[in-house]
Amino acid sequence: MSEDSHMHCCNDADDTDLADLRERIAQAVRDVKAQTPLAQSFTNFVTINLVANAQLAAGGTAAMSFLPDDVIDTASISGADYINVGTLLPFYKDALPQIARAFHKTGHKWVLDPVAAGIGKTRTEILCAFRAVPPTIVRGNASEIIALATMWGLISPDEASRPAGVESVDEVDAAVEPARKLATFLAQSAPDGKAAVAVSGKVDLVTDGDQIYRLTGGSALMAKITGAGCSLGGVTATYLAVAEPLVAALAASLLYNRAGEIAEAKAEGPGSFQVHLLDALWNLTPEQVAASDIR
Ligand SMILES: Nc1ncnc2c1ncn2[C@@H]1O[C@H](COP(=O)(O)OP(=O)(O)O)[C@@H](O)[C@H]1O
Ligand SMILES: Cc1ncsc1CCOP(=O)(O)O
Ligand SMILES: [Mg+2]
Repeated sequence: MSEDSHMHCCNDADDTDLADLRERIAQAVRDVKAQTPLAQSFTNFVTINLVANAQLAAGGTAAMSFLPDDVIDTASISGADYINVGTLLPFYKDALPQIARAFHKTGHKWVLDPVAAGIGKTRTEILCAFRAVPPTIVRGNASEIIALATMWGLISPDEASRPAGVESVDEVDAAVEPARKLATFLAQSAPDGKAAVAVSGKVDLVTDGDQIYRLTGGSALMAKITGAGCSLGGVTATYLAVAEPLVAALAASLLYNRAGEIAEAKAEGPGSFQVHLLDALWNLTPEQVAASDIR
């Protein structure tokens, strides 16, 4: 086979895979709009309202809770859960590992947003406890993904950077290997062997441990409102309620990028940007989301 025909062959296979992936992304967006799935959240106090509103705008429903018995009971009617460690209270140190153990026992799917990973003894203890009972998807910025992969012993500390609060100090490309290793680790623990990691930034990266996808677009204004990342995590859980992890992570990240672009074109600043972002999450069609640039 000539080099040219070989390349042509591979491109055909890639095109078929990508077309199939786009159809599954469109179906996830459609299913959320049709089924209004509940994704329950245990999330920070700063952005809790935006998380719920974004889940509703994407077509799902929201329920926020913090008490282990309530969270565990509600999980039986929730398609997937979302845990975000942005703000902490003393009781979380026991409550969050207890909740994660219950999810693990029943095979309940959940998304972790390791906000500010690497900062503070309590947050580190909680995140380390999740290693034995891991989530289905981890979604965070590059610094958080690198910090989590380091504390779980998946990359060596010299590959890591310093923790940076809730904002990233790392480029998404610095998180490629940490994200891939994290996704492989999550998949090994998943009942069906399926998991994903989503790294957000100027360009987003999504991986199932095997394939790596880069998603362009969005808006710099997303970093000028609080909760773009948290609400993306919540919407990822909404999609996880109806789709497999890779498809859920891709669908949510693509929806956010397209919504960010539409909101930026209409906004006069961060305040109106947030309003337009919610409207765009609501108005985008499955076909628009699935037609996005995927590399
Ligand atoms: N500079 C940027 N340009 C375009 N989109 C961005 C930019 N920064 C963040 N985003 C988008 O904002 C959303 C939240 O990402 P990010 O700000 O990295 O999360 P976090 O708030 O957790 O740090 C994602 O959809 C991401 O693609
Ligand atoms: C400001 C802040 N402080 C603790 S949690 C939080 C929100 C972080 O939101 P995001 O990660 O979506 O920017
Ligand atoms: Mg964040």
